[in-house]
Formats: sequence, structure tokens, C-alpha cells
Amino acid sequence: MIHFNNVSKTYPGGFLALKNVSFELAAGEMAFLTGHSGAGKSTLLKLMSLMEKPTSGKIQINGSEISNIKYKDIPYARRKIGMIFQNHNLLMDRTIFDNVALPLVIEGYSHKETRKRVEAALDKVHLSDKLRCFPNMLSGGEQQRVGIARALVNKPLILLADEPTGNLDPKLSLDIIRLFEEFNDFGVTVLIATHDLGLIARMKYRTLTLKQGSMITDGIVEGLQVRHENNE
Ligand SMILES: Nc1ncnc2c1ncn2[C@@H]1O[C@H](COP(=O)(O)OP(=O)(O)OP(=O)(O)O)[C@@H](O)[C@H]1O
Repeated sequence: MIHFNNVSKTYPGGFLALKNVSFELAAGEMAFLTGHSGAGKSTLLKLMSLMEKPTSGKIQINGSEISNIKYKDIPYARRKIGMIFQNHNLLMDRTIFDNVALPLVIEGYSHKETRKRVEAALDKVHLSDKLRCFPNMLSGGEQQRVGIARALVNKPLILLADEPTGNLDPKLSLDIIRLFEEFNDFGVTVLIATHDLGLIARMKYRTLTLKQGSMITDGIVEGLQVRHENNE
């Protein structure tokens, strides 16, 4: 589903944020991405979601080469990908309904179809009763779930989450991860960037670790040890 082949990213100004990164994530897989602050996690997610372009190397998403994609083709390619941000990027002056509806409005869905899909997405994250609320009327965990509903409302094949549990307590963090597992059970490929090593150790999913832009481990975290799977 996601295939990185020797991908490097140098930002304007010369900073090398990713160095020759190669890995594959199969369709329907769920994995964590970790590493210290500045290791390159957000950069890797931005390359997948076409917010940044790689400097060298090849990236395939769902069989399509996206490394040199034309500007006009980006919106179409992005439809396959749902992105969740740590600070959830909600529009504070719009209702929960309007926030979740936004991707569908941009794509030109009818009012009827939009209503149906938004209600279904909010039902999945257990927020049906908050349709008419504004974001500041919701708790941090609820706001994060609105961000998840918005990322999933147009049924993407891939869900990318950048520190989705960053501001939440352990119980709420686990609730959010359980929600991702539910979508993963329906076949959505999920990649979650997080600093939370405790969470990673509890969940026992494949974990990709970046250090100063290089992929240093790829395996299952057992306690504080990583069992290497693809590393020589
Ligand atoms: N737009 C940019 N221009 C220049 N340098 C950047 C840009 N974005 C990120 N960087 C640099 O690239 C490096 C990797 O940043 P990135 O945000 O990918 O790290 P991260 O692992 O997600 O960190 P954190 O956990 O703190 O969010 C950092 O040193 C950062 O300063």
C-alpha cells in the first residue's frame, strides 16, 4: 500500500530531514512510527500525504508513483489519505457538523450525501449528540475524535496520525488507539506517529523508528526491546 524506496528529504536551507529511508506498509496493516523530536516523523507523514515532495527516492501509494506527481493531480491522490493532527486543526467558529463536512464540501458532495456521511462518521466516534456544538464546547479527547471523524468521512484507504494522543491522558490515548483498531479491522491501513513508548509497548504493533532522519529499527516492541523483523 505504501512503499518508500531510498527516500531523502532536504528542506530549503539545506537541512537533511530524511536520509535514504526505505520501508513498505502492506494494505490493511497498522503500525507505529516513533523517534525523538526532530527525528523526521512529521516529515515522513507529510511526504505520504503530499504536503511535501521528496528530494530523491521513490514513493508509491496504492500502486501509484507520487514522488513526481503533477500539482493538478495532488487533490485526487490525497482523497485516498486521511490525516489527523495533534492539535486537530479544527475551525473554532464552525460547528462540529461543519468541521467534519469540510472534506465533502470541498469535493462537491450533495447536501443529502454530506449529511448522511457526517452523521455516520460522528456516530463511529460516539459524538452524534455534539453535531451542533462548537469545538470549544468539547473536551480535548472529544475534539481529537472530531478530527478523526473528519479524516475518515470520505472513506480513505490510509489513515495517517501525527501525535494523535499527544495531549491526552493514558485512558483517553488508549480509547483513540482502539478507535484506529476498529477502522483497521475494516481494512484501513493505519500509521501512527507517537513519542509514547509506553503506548507502543502495550499495543505490540510493528514499530518504525527514526533517528536523525534514518530508519534505525523496524519490528515489534517487546517491553523496551525491539524485535527486529526487516533489519539485517
Ligand atoms: N519546513 C521546514 N523547513 C526547514 N526545516 C524543517 C521544516 N520542517 C521540519 N524541518 C526540520 O526537519 C527536522 C525533522 O522535523 P520533523 O518535524 O519531521 O520531526 P519530528 O520527528 O516530527 O519531530 P517532533 O516529534 O518534534 O514533531 C527538524 O530538525 C526540523 O527542524
